[in-house]
Amino acid sequence: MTQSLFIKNAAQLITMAGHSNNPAVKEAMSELNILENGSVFIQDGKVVAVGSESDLRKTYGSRLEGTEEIDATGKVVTPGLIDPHTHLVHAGTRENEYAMRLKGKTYMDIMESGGGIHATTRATQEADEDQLYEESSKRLDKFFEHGVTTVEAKSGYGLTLEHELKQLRVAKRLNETHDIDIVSTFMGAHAVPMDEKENPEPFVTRVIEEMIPEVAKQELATFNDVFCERGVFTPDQSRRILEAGKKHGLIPKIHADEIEPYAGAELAAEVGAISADHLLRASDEGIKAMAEKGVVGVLLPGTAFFLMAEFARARNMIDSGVPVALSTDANPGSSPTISLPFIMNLGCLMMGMTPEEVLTATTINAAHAIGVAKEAGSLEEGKRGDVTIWDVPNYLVLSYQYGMNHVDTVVKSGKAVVVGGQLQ
Ligand SMILES: N=CN[C@@H](CCC(=O)O)C(=O)O
Ligand SMILES: [Zn+2]
Repeated sequence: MTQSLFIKNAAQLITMAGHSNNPAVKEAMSELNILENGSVFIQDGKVVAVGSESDLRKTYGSRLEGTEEIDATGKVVTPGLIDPHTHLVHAGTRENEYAMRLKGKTYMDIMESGGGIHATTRATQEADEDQLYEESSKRLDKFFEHGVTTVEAKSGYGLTLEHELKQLRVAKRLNETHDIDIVSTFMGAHAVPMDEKENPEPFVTRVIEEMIPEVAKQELATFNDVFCERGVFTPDQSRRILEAGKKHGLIPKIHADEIEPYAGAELAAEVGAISADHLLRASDEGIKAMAEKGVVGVLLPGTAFFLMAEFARARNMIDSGVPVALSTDANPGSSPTISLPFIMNLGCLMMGMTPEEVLTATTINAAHAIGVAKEAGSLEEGKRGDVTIWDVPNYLVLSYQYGMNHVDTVVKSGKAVVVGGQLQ
């Protein structure tokens, strides 16, 4: 039996239509393509059409009979948000390090002395798949409650073949069992194991010769990511790791220029990465190179906020033609949040983005950052019926009121998974 849903009377129906082939850049990042008093008709999990209620009833008459309806009077309807950079699958929390940072220790100091990513790696290595599954599944529920219908999820807290595969298998199982969609990234090169810090080359070789081929063979990831940062992986090591991934069909992504300028943005352009992420300290040349190659800049202002660091130069990037996306960077160390709406607030208040740009950056451009723009990120015929209904009278309120959750209803592939703010 066909399952259909008709969402009607939206004060503003933000479709984000027109950017499925290429991400929106410059002024196009402000084109939301809004229908006032709009409706959307979803059948069998896919968008059939958007338009006025009368037009849709005229066109689809009998197909709309018996259809479940949601009245969005006085509310804003958007595509389900997309979070293109998370460290979803991990064990434990690191509030002790937060307390240390508040007393003056830096993120890198903590990592170099065996905490940080190493602390979460130890906890994740010790956890079994069921524990990781349970912890991560709860996080996915919270993503739903905050209007997110697709997330990217990285490995990188395993650092051995066995434990990296374990994290990726958990992401796969979550994708199969949880209603949310997950796109997986292998990130074996997230940190050099503590006992190999003085001589990282054997670890780099294991990532290249052992982990990448096995992850690709088991089809556990779409992307290959590396933390290119002074004291972690050099640009040369990062290049070798990303090129090795390409040979096995894994598309490059990169954690670039987060703490120090390190030519990460330049490297992203050179290797043809789909995205370069963080970019707090990206150079002018790196930004220019990314714009020329169409590399999506995934900005993570929650990380700058939480690490009390300088924010990425979003305004400069957008004006230079970089397609910009926004993400939570959800992880236990540098950004312990799943609230993409709060990230929208930060995008406006701390990085000079406009309310229109932050919506583009969390929908269609985020979809491009993880290669799903043909299926998600806008409300257009044939795309997934992923919709978020916000209890606000117009979209400006979304990035104006902060620290509040305005989600009313979330529809995932045509099914209501959050109703009245409550997970179903
Ligand atoms: N910078 C590297 N990786 C993560 C942080 C991971 C952690 O601290 O556990 C990030 O994107 O911020
Ligand atoms: Zn990250």
